[in-house]
Amino acid sequence: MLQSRNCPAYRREPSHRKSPLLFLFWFEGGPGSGKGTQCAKIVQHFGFAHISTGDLLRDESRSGSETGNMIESIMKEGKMVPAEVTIKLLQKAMQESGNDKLLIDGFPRNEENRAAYEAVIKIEPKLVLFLDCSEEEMERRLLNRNQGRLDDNIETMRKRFKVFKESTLPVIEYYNSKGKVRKIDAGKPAEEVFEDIKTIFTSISQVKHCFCVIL
Ligand SMILES: Nc1ncnc2c1ncn2[C@@H]1O[C@H](COP(=O)(O)OP(=O)(O)OP(=O)(O)O)[C@@H](O)[C@H]1O
Ligand SMILES: Nc1ccn([C@@H]2O[C@H](COP(=O)(O)O)[C@@H](O)[C@H]2O)c(=O)n1
Ligand SMILES: [Mg+2]
Repeated sequence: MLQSRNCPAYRREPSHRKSPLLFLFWFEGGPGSGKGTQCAKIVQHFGFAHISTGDLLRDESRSGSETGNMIESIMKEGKMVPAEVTIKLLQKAMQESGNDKLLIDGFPRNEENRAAYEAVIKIEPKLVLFLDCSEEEMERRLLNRNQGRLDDNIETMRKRFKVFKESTLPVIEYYNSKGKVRKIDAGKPAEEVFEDIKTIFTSISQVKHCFCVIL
């Protein structure tokens, strides 16, 4: 039954994808909670493709286009880029990924993101992984990140924390009410956090041998 043409996942696929999606996971968590760090480990260990909406927006902002300049000034302010811009970049990256297991990092970050995703992409995530970390720890991590990001300064950081609490947490709560969220204690050392993630991923990947598709 695996990958049958009658599977709902085939019917809901974006038309340009080369392969049907088996697993679509979303990664949420406050700024500095360790989303990028853990996604890199999952890619290595479980062969997922990692799509970071923040990275897609940063790439676009470097293009020097009018949209790129607009993105840069919004990011500097720690605000959210309009969903119509982000969704286009995300849809393209998903279509081009060529992987049937996708990890989407930092999306949807607010209600507008979620509505755009449901209108345009329409593929339900199997799981939403929420990295839960205290603000003090996230602040400490961001101040030590040293990757030259425009938004790694105390003023922007505090604005991002506010956006996270006011706009992202309600979206996580929405998916929690649908039974999709797995909350992970992200305040521990990265290797320990990954051990908890491995437990979740291992139990999910065993399921694929029993069911057609889990989207
Ligand atoms: N569990 C951890 N313990 C200590 N430091 C960590 C941990 N996880 C990540 N870090 C460090 O914290 C910083 C932020 O991590 P990372 O970039 O993965 O966070 P993020 O959630 O992707 O943040 P953002 O939303 O800003 O992109 C990095 O310097 C990273 O090395
Ligand atoms: N869905 C999103 C994701 C990100 N942004 C903007 O990018 C900034 C950095 O995002 P990270 O995921 O790398 O933390 C974020 O503060 C937003 O300005 C967005 O608008 N929409
Ligand atoms: Mg990140």
